[in-house]
Amino acid sequence: MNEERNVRCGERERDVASCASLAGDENEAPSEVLLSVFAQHGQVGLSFYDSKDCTLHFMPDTSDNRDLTILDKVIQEISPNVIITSAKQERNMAQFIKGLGSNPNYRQEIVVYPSANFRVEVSKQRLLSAHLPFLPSSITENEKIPYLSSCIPFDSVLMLRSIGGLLKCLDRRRVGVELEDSSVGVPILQLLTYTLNDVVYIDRDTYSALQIFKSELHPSVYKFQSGVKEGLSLYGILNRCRCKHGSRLLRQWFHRPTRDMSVLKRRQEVVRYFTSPHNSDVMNTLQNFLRNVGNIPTLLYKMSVTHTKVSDWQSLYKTVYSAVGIRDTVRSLPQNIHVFREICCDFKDELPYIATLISKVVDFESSLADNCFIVKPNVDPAIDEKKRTMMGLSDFLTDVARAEMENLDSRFSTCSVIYIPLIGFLLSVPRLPGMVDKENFEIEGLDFLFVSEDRLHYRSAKTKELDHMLGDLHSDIKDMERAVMAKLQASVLQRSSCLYKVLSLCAELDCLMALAQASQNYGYCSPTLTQSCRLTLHQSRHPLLELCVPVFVANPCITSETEGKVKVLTGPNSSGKSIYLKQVGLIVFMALIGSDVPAKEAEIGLVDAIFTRMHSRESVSVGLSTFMIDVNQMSHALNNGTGTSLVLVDEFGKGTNTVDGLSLLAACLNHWLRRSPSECPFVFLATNFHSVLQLGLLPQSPLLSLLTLETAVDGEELVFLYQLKEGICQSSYAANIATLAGLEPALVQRGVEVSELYRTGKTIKRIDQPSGDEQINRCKRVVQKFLSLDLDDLSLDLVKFMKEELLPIGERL
Ligand SMILES: Nc1ncnc2c1ncn2[C@@H]1O[C@H](COP(=O)(O)OP(=O)(O)OP(=O)(O)O)[C@@H](O)[C@H]1O
Repeated sequence: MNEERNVRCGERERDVASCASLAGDENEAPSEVLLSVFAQHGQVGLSFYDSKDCTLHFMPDTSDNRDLTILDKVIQEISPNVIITSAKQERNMAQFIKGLGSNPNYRQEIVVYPSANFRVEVSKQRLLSAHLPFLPSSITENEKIPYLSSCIPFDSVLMLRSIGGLLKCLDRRRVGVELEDSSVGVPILQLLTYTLNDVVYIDRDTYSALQIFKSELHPSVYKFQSGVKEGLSLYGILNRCRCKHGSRLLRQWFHRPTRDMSVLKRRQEVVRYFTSPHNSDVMNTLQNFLRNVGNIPTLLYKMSVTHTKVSDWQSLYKTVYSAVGIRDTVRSLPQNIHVFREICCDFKDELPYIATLISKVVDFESSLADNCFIVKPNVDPAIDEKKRTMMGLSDFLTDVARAEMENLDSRFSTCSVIYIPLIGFLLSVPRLPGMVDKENFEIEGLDFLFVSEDRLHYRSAKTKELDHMLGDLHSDIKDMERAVMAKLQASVLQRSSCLYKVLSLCAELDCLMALAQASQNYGYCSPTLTQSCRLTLHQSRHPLLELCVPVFVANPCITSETEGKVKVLTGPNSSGKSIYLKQVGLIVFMALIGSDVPAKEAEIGLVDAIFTRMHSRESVSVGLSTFMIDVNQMSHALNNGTGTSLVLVDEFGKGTNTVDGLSLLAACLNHWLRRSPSECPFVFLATNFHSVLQLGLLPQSPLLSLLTLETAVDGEELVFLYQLKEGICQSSYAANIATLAGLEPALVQRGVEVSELYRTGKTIKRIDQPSGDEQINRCKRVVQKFLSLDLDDLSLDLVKFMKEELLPIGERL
């Protein structure tokens, strides 16, 4: 019986994606993320393995709600290829997994193992027998559990049980070591805690509506497989990272905006330091070092499965050397800045030690020339001795050849003795003119081996003796050099925690300098962050649109804890309502990742979630109607939005009958406005339903603030000023906008007429039916036709008369 049950979704896409990742960087192992989950009694524990850096991440048991939103957030963030779970599940977990399987937006393979694989003792046993190269070499079997329990909280039982399933799957699939010998286990190079504490909730729709990420297919046909590139997006404009891990960490920050003030302050202080023009030189120096920081996880992975190439040693050497350079540069920077202090402390003397060790042991010049690992002299006396013998071999062999010549067939005037690695010593003589067939090659006392380039090669008694004495010289040297490399690898692997620390601090520094550089280039300001419910922006801008238009009109935003928390924005189409909403959302988001923001001044309260009801997702992909998606998004905001959430609503209700849409919109706004100020979220709502205000459907409340965007009419033309002001938009200016958009004037005119008649309650006459006068004229013409008929005429064809003369008139009646 197959105990692994699979639900495969999106197989083809995943294959393409894995090919793409292979094509993208041949140095990198194909990346796979396997997530194992175990949920029970409202708690969820999970662990996942990322083959990119051979890291096992674990999330200590955490309370989750019935919909498992935390689990959903984790899946959204880490995008696992495989989800592993137990066959014995609580109902909500089973439903969640079932939902994943049937949702075309999720592309994971779901693997279900029998529950025995998730037992605590089984998990511990699997951990003990896992391939953990970072463990100190001196550790005994009995010491392993106490050691591991200091890295992993064993009291998080669900998490521990999830590890059992995860290790089982890793072992079965031999992730990352598929092509290795079965004795090589899947390496786990580090254990890391994964937390979602203080993470601000932002769903996928919001990321896409605010254009935080935007992937586009690369237009080049040559990039068919790996051709996904970042389009115009917030991530795209802020990512100025110099090393790959910097970009990755920045992406992670984007996925995990935080309310943790200490984390944000730590980032802000570094960004502020580097935005100062006095510090641009030091920033350049550090960025140059960062360019050389290589892919440490891949290097360590290769070392753990013994695959290191000369270029890998070079890359590691450069990385360590640059890390030492970064530490030395940072030493002269203010040590009251947390990150600088940490770099100075954590870039330990182990780094220069590793650099020295590599430079002392690896002979880069010869290694590159021979494309194999060559050890420098004075590392191992035995290797030096063998190499010396090898060097002296040519003189020695000349002497041997001379001696061999004396015993050789007199037809030969020359001979030589050569050494071919793996074959051994051979006597080589020129091929004589008479030597055509194999039989002619035979010489007494010699064993013929092969002919090459008109020379014949033999084994003689002497060469056999030499083989016996010196024959394994070359392979001996290679074996000994490989042993030195293995020692060097082990020594580096034991310092892997230091190297990971270097990687993480370098990536952090890289991200912060990237944010500082963007701030300098685009003229951002450092926001004042506060825990209170306040949002004050002066001259704020949309970070993406301001790069695309010649003049961007900056606007304010003022909201206090008790006033103006619900802002209703009306304005003609294209007056800038959506842009303003997104601008507020993006600025708040930027503050939550520690970035500076596009404004002159900003005070931003740390929100706990950003909800949006903006453009609709592709209804085909989720199997819901557009209106249904709109209502879903709105209900999500209504049910989950707290007093510190930000809710952005653009044109809610327009997907259904106008009156019903308007009523729903008014009901939602009333729902928020009825809440106490501390429970009412920050709502920014743009609508074209002007009647919601004109008909007085909303209550009087200090929480409500009405805003519009200024426009001016210049003759027939409508001019957009994009300036925010208090008030209500009185006209939609739909006719002017339609003319601007190039609609036929006659159509626009008719639209204006109908709109006027509707507004004033008059009858709207159809123009696709003839007027009364016209109808009377037609009737007259029919009568005339009948009167002109001569019914006595025998040649009269009444059918033809009806068809050709009468009916065409009648049809138009
Ligand atoms: N503050 C601004 N400064 C300069 N140009 C702006 C500004 N705001 C908006 N625009 C321009 O106006 C265009 C339309 O803006 P937007 O989509 O926000 O209008 P809207 O009022 O939401 O329209 P609709 O109601 O039709 O959705 C933008 O694409 C941009 O070119």
